[in-house]
Amino acid sequence: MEKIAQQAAGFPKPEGVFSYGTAGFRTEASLLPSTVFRCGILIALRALQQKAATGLMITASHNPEADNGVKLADPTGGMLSIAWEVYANELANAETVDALIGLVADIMQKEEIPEAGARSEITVLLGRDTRKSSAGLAAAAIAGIEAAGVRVLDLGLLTTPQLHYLVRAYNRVPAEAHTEEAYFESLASSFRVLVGKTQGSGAVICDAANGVGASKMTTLLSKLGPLLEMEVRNEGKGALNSNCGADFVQKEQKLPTAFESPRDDGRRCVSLDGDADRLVYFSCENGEMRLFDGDKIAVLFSSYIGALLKAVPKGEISSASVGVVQTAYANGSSTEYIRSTLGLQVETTPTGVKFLHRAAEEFDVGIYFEANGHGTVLFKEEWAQKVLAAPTGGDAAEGEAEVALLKLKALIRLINQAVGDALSGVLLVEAILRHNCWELQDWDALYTDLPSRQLKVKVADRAKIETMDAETRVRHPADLQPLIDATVARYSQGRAFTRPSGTEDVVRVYAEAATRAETEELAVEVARHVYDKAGDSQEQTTE
Ligand SMILES: CC(=O)N[C@H]1[C@@H](OP(=O)(O)O)O[C@H](CO)[C@@H](O)[C@@H]1O
Ligand SMILES: [Mg+2]
Repeated sequence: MEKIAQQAAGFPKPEGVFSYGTAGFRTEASLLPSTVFRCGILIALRALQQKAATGLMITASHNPEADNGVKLADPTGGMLSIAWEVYANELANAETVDALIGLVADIMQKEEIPEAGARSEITVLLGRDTRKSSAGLAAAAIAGIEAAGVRVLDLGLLTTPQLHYLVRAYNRVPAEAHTEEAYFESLASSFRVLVGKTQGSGAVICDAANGVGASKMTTLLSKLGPLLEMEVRNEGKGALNSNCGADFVQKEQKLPTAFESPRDDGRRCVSLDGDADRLVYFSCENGEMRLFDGDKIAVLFSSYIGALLKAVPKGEISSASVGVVQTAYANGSSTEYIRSTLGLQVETTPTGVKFLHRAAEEFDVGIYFEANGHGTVLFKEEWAQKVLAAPTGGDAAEGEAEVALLKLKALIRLINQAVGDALSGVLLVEAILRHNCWELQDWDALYTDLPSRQLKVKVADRAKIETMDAETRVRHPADLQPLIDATVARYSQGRAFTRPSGTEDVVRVYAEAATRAETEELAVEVARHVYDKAGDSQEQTTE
């Protein structure tokens, strides 16, 4: 405690309230040293309580360069347990050193963390992105972790999913290699198995958002050699996330900087976000952009895995329960395709990866994606072990069933099961397109998105709107949902919902319908109802 008190004096809390958002703290970098120091303490306490390694990542993902943030990883490699988010908020907002010490003591008592003991054997893995402010904030994190008496393994520059992957590997029993080298090796060797002797169809162009994904993708490519042809643009010379990156491409539906029509027309392109935990594919034809978002990626992964499961011999492996998890923002056509054509179960959860991840864990094979491109595939441990133990002819495997089994084994090693990972995601998309001998048009032809529209409504207090049924219906104000229902009923294939954002001070409205014109009209009508029932004197804005 003495050490914490001493160190804390060097990281005074600035004015203002810090809040743990959908994925940790994120704000202007100069405001963050105290928060990051305290997150260091917290994630060290979590490691002590769990008697296992945890992780801390310095990044603000797709936010502008001047921002920064911190993401926290549990021993499983997943995000910090929701129950501990309360502690994170409390620590970040303690106004004085005394208040901070009091809170730390409370947490230790509640979570039964002994004051003394073999602390130095417990480790926190630390990673950071390429922002100028990241190295300084990593130093603040180290001070916090060490003040709590826990060892730091500083891994330097990493993508967020690499850090989560390494935490998971560190804690596996028996322990798996937890070096960056081992991560690349696992991705590269499994990709090699998946593509086999198939031929690629031209180079893919990667928009690396001028972020940490650029150098990591380049390293990965060096391991793959001629196996994957890729040109990396926005590789770090320009401003991070500025008119580029997966968030920009998905939200603005515009070509990122360094991509041009007609020069790049018809090319297969992929965009990563600033910390490489999201990906979307896109292409440009005659000045019109085609987006392959998280929904399209989920459908591609689901159909491929479904086909592999059909190809393996009937038994415990083939009878895996397979489910796809989406949020209400998933395009209705994707949901319909997964249910009706692929015959898979679809679950809808509230927005936020932590909810999707938890729901996906219920299946032997759980595929989850947010429309914005964040997602992955989870394999239940017992099922994965059966696959890995199943005998095959190794490299000499022949016959459809054996090859399918080999590919399932490779999938388990290719896919980052801790969190969504753009690097592993790109490899899987490329492998599937190649396996199917598909161009982007073939992928696009699986189903046609319903036109959709998102609007933002600014109200005085967005917390006035409460939702239910995975955010698809409004509970409060009570007279709002009947109005939305009546409006939606007038539109063919209409669907609309509203919910307060967890990351911005707005209420979001989502609408889809059979035609573009109807969709626009439906979105505006619903936004008007929201404004009438929950808005105050403030203006309504749209995006
Ligand atoms: C509609 C939308 O894109 N919502 C995003 C956004 O959450 P909101 O709570 O909608 O602001 O940020 C989250 C964190 O990045 C992401 O998980 C989520 O998908
Ligand atoms: Mg991100």
